[in-house]
Amino acid sequence: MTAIQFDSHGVKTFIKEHEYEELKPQLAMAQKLLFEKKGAGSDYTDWVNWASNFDQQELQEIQRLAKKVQQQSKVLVVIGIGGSYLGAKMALDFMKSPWYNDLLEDGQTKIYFAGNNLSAMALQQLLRVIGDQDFSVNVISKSGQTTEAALSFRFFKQALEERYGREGAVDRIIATTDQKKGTLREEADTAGYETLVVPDGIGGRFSVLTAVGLLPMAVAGIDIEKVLAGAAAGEENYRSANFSSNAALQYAASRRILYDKGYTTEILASWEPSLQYFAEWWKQLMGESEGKNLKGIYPSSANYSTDLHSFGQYIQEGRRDLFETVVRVDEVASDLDVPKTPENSDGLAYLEGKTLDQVNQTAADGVAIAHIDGGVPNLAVRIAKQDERTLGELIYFFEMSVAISAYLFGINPFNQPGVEAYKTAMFALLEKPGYESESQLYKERLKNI
Ligand SMILES: O=P(O)(O)OC[C@H]1O[C@](O)(CO)[C@@H](O)[C@@H]1O
Repeated sequence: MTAIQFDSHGVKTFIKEHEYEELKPQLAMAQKLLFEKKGAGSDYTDWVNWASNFDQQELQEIQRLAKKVQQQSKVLVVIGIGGSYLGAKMALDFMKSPWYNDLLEDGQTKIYFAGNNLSAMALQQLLRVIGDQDFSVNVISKSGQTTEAALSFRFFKQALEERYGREGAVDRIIATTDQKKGTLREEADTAGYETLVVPDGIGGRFSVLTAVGLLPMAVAGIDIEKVLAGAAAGEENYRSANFSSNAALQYAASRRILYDKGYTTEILASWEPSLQYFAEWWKQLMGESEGKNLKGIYPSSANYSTDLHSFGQYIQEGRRDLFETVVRVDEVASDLDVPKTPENSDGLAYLEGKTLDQVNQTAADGVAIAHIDGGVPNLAVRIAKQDERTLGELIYFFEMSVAISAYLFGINPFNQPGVEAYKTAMFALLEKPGYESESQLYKERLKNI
């Protein structure tokens, strides 16, 4: 049973059947490399069977800590950047709501995200939002030394210590980090924080189904066992199935063929605001995995229908190097009938008798046709509903697709050497110890840009 239907009807006029045929041997090879752990970066492929082998003790520990946070605090601040926050945020929105914090039932814990920027304003505003509510902190960093997260943690630690004293603060901190190494691990061990582990064999952007994403999800009351079961089902569906019954391979193949025809930007679009962060998570997954060696599809996103009224014009008539992958949700959790009015002063009587979701779905169908006619290939990933199982499988689907896709490009999907460039420049300009020789150089450069 699969929770995902991959629909390539919208690329029929752009991709010929024989083009899929020709790619099949390479796809099969990439699939073999990934699952036999023989491809580039294979040390970072533990995610492929992570959910199906999930350690029960780890699960209990995550649940114990989630309960502790729920009992202790009205607010959990999740500090992390990139893969150390996007997965949790996307899961929260997908399973609960972008307005999760405003829709809580009595006694539930609010969740805010910090450490994903360096903005003084954002940090001060969040501290004001927390106000005098009891709070706990989950600081997440695989490397343990990412500046944004580490610096933010310093501020929240100070706020905790001012409120609860040193010991009280320690009792409200959970550090999710490497098992053995890194600054955060050392600090956690010395101070005595509760800790959870980011496994060695899973990179940040593939870590949503480790403690990184699972603890915040559990605090929000999401059934993490069901999410894991969904990912395990994904493994079963895509691991060894051949092309004709393997949606992940079909998606990877479609993207690659389109790329070779000049469609070098992919828009991940959805019609549900609760999927906006799904696209943010996906952008990191795709961009950091594939964008190397001057290759790769540029990942972008659109939220419909709002973006049709902003850059929809570009999608329809701008440069023809775009294709779209639309995540379509077939059944919304609850629908609304369009209200009936006797006077029809707004001219919307033609929508009476329909539900709001029917209007949404029809708009999605119409936009697909318009975009295809405008020269934008249109792929769809259809899910029946937004539940835990589907979320787990969707995560697996995109993770596997991008790994296959990168192998087709001859790229290591699991490293991110390019992100070091900005860090070197920033550290040199901030005069971080160890960057003395670059410091002067970058300061000179700054004068000339
Ligand atoms: O968990 P960490 O080590 O703080 O890293 C956060 C993010 O930063 C990156 O390492 C890029 O610098 C991402 O790959 C990662 O998801």
